[in-house]
Parts: sequence; C-alpha cells; structure tokens
Amino acid sequence: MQTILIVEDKKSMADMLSRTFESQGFVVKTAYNVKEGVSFLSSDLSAVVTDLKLPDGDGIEIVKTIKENYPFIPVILMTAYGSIETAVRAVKEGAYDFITKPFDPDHLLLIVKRAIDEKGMERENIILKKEFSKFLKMPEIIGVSRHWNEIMEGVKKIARLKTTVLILGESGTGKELIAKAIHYLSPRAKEPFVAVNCAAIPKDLIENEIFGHEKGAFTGAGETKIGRFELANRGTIFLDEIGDMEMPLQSKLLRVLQENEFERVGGTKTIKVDVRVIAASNKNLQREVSEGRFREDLFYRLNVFPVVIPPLRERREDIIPLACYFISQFCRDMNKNEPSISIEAERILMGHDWKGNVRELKNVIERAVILCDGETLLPEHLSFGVEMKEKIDSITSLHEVGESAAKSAEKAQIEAVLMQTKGNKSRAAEILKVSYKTLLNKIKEYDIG
Ligand SMILES: Nc1ncnc2c1ncn2[C@@H]1O[C@H](COP(=O)(O)OP(=O)(O)OP(=O)(O)O)[C@@H](O)[C@H]1O
Repeated sequence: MQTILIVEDKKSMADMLSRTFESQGFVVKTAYNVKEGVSFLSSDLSAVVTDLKLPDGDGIEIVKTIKENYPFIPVILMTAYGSIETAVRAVKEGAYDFITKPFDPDHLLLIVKRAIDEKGMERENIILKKEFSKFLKMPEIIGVSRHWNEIMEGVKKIARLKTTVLILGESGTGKELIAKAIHYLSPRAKEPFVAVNCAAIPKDLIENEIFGHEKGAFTGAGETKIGRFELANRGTIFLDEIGDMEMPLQSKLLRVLQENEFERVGGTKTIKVDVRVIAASNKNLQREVSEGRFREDLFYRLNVFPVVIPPLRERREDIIPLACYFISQFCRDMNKNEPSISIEAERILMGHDWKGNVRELKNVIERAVILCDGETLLPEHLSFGVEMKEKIDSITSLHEVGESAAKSAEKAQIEAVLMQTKGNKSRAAEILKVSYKTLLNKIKEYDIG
C-alpha cells in the first residue's frame, strides 16, 4: 500500500485531493502547515504533494527537508498562477515537479504515479550500480542431503517473519545464497536486498558505507550520502562477515536492531528505518565474544534464529547434484552440449576435501566445462586431475595436489584478467563472473600485487 502526504492549508482542497488519491488505493495523510508536514515525514511515504504557500512558511522548506533526509521521496508542488518563478526555484532545490492551480486532479494523480515510478527506479539503479543486489529473483538452490533439507525447512519457516537471522558456515558454503533465499521468500521480496561485506570495506569507511554521512561531516563530504541501511529500507540488509565489525560500530548496529533508528556520520537527526537484518560469519562468534572482540548483547540479539551451514565435505550427497547443476549452467552460458560425468571423475569429486566448499566446486566445474569437448567429463578435465595422474604414486594426499593445482590455475587466471583490464577490479570481476567481493578476497588470498 502506498502512502501520500498532502500538505495544504485549505481544508476543502485537502479533502478533495484525499478523496482522489484514496479512490486509487493510496493511503493519505494530511497536514495543514509546514510544521505539521515536516513532522509527518517518514521513509514510509511514497510521495508528498504540497502547496507552495502555507500559513507558517512555504513548501520549499518541505522540499529541502525531504531532499536531505528522504531523497527517494518525490515532492510535487501546487502553485498559484503567478508564483511560477518560486516553483521553478523549488524544482532546482529538488522538487520533482509542480502543477499550477487550478488543475485537474487526474493530472496530478498522473504526475504523482510517474514520480513514484521514477524515484523507485532511481533507488533500484543505485542499488544495482553499486552491485548491492545481484539477483532480482530467487536464486536456484541445489541440495539433497538431510542437512540441506533441514536448512531449507528452517529458511521457509523464518522467511515470512521479520526475525533477525544469523548464518554461520565456512567460506563458500552458500551463506549469501541462503540470505537471498530468505529475502526472496519473504513479504519483502519486491524491496531491495542490500549486501555489505564488513571485511571487504576498509575499517575507516565502513560506518560511512553502512550508515551514510551528512553533508560536511568530514573533509570531502560535499553531499549528504545515503548509507546501505537506508537503501535497504523496507527490504533486507545482509551483513556478511559480521565478526570483522569493530566494537564501536557493533554498538551502533545494536541500536538499529533494537530501535530501528540511527544517525548518519556527522549528523544529529535520527533516521528511522524498517530493515530486516541477516548477518553471517565464518568465524566462531561465541569465541569472539569470550575473547572480548564481539559484544555479547549483539551476539544474542543476532542469534535469534541461527542457521548453520555445514561444510560440503560433511554433506557429500550434495556434491554430484551441485556438480551437475553447475555443468548445465556453464554449458548453457558457453553454448556447449552437456557432458555426463565419468565414474572416475565422480569418484574424485566425491573424495575431494572441498576446503573452499561450493565456490571451489563451482570453479573446478567451470574449468572442466571449458576443457571438455566430448560427451564425458573425465578426471583430466578436473584441473587437479592431470597432476594427480602423474603424482598419484609419490604424493599421499590427493586433496593437496588437487587444491594447489586448482589454486595456481585460479591465481594465474586472475592475474591475466587484471592485466587485461589494466587493474580495473570491477571489470575483472565481471569477466571472471565472480562478485567484486569474491575477487577482493582472492586477491588477498593469493597475495596478488
Ligand atoms: N546450494 C547451492 N546451490 C547452488 N549454488 C550454490 C549453493 N551453495 C553455494 N552456491 C554457489 O556457490 C558460490 C558461493 O556461495 P556464497 O557466496 O553464497 O557463499 P558464502 O558462504 O556467502 O561465501 P563467503 O563466506 O566467502 O562470502 C555462489 O556462486 C553460490 O551461488
């Protein structure tokens, strides 16, 4: 349901507009002066329609307040003939449009609907551009093991509620995928899913990224910046690697979880939000608490509904179904016929340790699909398969061989693509078909200069 705020001092006009919008299914709030109008502002509003001349000031004050605090709410001004110059100034100050009195209410309705659509798209674009939200639909999730079925049962139950979820598991087990599944199965599915990797953002920037800043908060803060909590309003925020969040920020997060409000960096105004929080960690958070690095109260607040994803080696029944799924995905992308997996290749996949979990399996399969031109995927198509054949007698751990070969191949591939993009990491991530976050982690892991 969309809510409109009408600020108009003439009661008959305000009533007529309320009826127009209500007949179209909008919820309408009415204010009769600037002070009242400003007090009604909240992020739940879809649009504001305000008169230019009000008893205690003018609509431009409302425009300015909205631009600073709720930049995604469009404001439409109603002006009398003769005050067009002021109306033009209002548009310069950030109003979406103005309409000159007298007007046809249906015309105003049209402007408001278009404004809501455009501002909504603007918000989505910021989210997409910043790669906060990779999927616009429910991702495909594969798993047949008992563990996995239990996880999915829990996910389906919890998705409907606003409960905070804490997802625990080693890197690459599918924590982000589960967070997305919860979001897309929830009543918030049409609202943004905003992911933040607390470990990938430099420590001195993270508060700013998550909570935004006010204009002039520090040198270089020329404009007010909306943080990711505000971008996620009405949707879900996914705080990945929460165990890496510094203590002072943990306190700020606790307040948002308890009171749904915070201040931007350098600001005094309290911002209210309605955001579902899903956090994830590959660290043992209880140990972080006992060692004094993680706030105990925050841990309990996050741990309302824990989801523990076991490593792939503890749910081996999922390996082949996942491998088959990735084969068909990559073959479709590369326009190739789908090979079947030979018994030997299957045995190797089943026996591997998968320290990098599903992510590692996905990478191994991608390379295998590139190398395989026949109808059957063989051990030599698995990057570690070639070396394994040569060294099978001399080396005790098959897994070590497979891993080191896979890793050096991956490192070489990343270095080559970075050279190709002249160091542009976003472009390299696109070519490598990994998230920007994953690429940063890999660069760190392989110490690529
Ligand atoms: N059950 C699954 N079905 C299909 N794809 C999966 C599954 N689990 C993981 N994946 C895929 O494996 C990759 C890694 O998963 P994801 O990024 O969710 O892991 P993560 O635990 O969040 O990793 P990290 O801790 O490093 O951020 C992604 O490409 C994801 O789509």
